[in-house]
Amino acid sequence: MKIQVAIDLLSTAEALQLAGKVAPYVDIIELGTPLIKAEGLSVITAIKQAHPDKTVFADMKTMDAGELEADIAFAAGADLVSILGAADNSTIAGAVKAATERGKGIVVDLIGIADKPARAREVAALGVQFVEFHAGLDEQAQPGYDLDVLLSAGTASQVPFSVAGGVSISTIANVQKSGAQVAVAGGAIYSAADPAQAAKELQAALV
Ligand SMILES: O=C([C@H](O)CO)[C@H](O)[C@H](O)COP(=O)(O)O
Repeated sequence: MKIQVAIDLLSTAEALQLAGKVAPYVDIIELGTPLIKAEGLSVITAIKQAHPDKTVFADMKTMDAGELEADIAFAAGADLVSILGAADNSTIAGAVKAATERGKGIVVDLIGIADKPARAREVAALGVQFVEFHAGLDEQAQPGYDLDVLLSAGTASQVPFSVAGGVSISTIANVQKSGAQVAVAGGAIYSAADPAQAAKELQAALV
């Protein structure tokens, strides 16, 4: 299983600093949606230039104009771009077209989708690289939130998937057991007193 660090900070300088600390322990560096909104596409270019050996994920969460939005993120240096599962299939297909032309990949984010396994199977058929079973920060803050529900849904989908929703050192073993290809960790790394140590411990917890 790969580890993806989600950088939900708000400046390119902070993102570069964090990425520099944790890069040895992660496979994928994600530029979070708030970061891209705050800094623009230039943050993607800055991170890719600093870490050309890493897969750079632009969390665009695109809902429309899939081909155009994916293409501008790829042109900026992204290797993977997220499109929302709630988007029309034509939006996802357009983004897949842009990815295919550039030899890159699309990830569909299932945030807010009620029947995630069913939608995962539909979008997998459109040629996306993998599907993200995602509970966002606001959903995680609600009483009763349970990561295991997300993991069970991912396993049931029977398609390649990642998991994002408060993954931490105490849950990463269960994420791996669920069959996920990628564990996404944001707050567990960027909010840690020692982000490099936190990322190292997540990596060490993999079997
Ligand atoms: O995608 C995310 C969220 O929508 C804000 O951009 C997070 O990066 C994702 O949820 C992972 O972060 P944690 O839940 O803090 O691990």
